[in-house]
Amino acid sequence: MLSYDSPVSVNGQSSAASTIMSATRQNMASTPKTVRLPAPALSNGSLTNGAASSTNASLAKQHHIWLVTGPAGCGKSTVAKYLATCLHIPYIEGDEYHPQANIDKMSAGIPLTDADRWDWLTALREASIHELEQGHDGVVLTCSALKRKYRDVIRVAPYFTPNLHLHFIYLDASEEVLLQRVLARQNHYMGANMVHSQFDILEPPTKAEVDVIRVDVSRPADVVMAEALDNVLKTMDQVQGASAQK
Ligand SMILES: Nc1ncnc2c1ncn2[C@@H]1O[C@H](COP(=O)(O)OP(=O)(O)OP(=O)(O)O)[C@@H](O)[C@H]1O
Ligand SMILES: O=C(O)[C@H](O)[C@@H](O)[C@H](O)[C@H](O)CO
Repeated sequence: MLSYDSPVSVNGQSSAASTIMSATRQNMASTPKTVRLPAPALSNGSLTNGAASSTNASLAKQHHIWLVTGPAGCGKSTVAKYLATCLHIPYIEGDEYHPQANIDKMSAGIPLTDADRWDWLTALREASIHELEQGHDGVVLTCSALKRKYRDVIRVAPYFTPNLHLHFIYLDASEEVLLQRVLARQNHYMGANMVHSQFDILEPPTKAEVDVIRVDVSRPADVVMAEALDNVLKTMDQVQGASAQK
């Protein structure tokens, strides 16, 4: 089991990511697992600005929101559950935060509008912060976040919390691929007739959005999950390294 909080080294290696990634590659994502990450030497665990002294602020525990994003059927729930299990952090299913009116609309084959989505996006941002305030160091969130301005709503989260980092994991595949996956899926309110409407408004993240990790999800699920986890662990190492240098 891997936990952010347990300072147990594995194989004597210094980097959490390299250790976990090598273990993960051996298992190649066939079974969700939890992994153990070394804790920082000192941590205040605080999400607030003023709590850390200038001396230990640079060594403060880093917190992460991993937002798994992309159009209907791209594999958000599949990847998010895997990451949450491996990292031993909570998982928020964005679809569960839609008001009934939104679900009714989508079930009837009517795409949501910007106005339908604002409160939902804000609720997801607040729910993520709430999980971190409960003492978790990270949280995985699913949210289609199809447009840049939707992603920007979530980007407000770290504004006043310097040790909070938001990362998007954009699951990238063609409309044809996702149509096949949604067609094959049973008992979901989002019908295949809705896939085109998602691509109609999709604004794939640009290079300027440097907080985005892109994963090609046209490949099998086990490959996709392993690559997503690799990227997450590398990113955590980078963030920890950068904070230690401050
Ligand atoms: N890489 C993959 N290859 C093949 N099938 C996949 C892959 N990833 C997910 N699937 C399957 O595709 C379907 C959609 O996956 P999933 O529900 O995780 O997507 P989602 O983005 O959460 O969908 P939605 O936004 O509609 O809730 C599921 O049946 C899932 O098992
Ligand atoms: O913004 C949206 O239009 C919605 O979030 C949709 O993306 C669905 O909820 C999801 O894909 C479930 O199929």
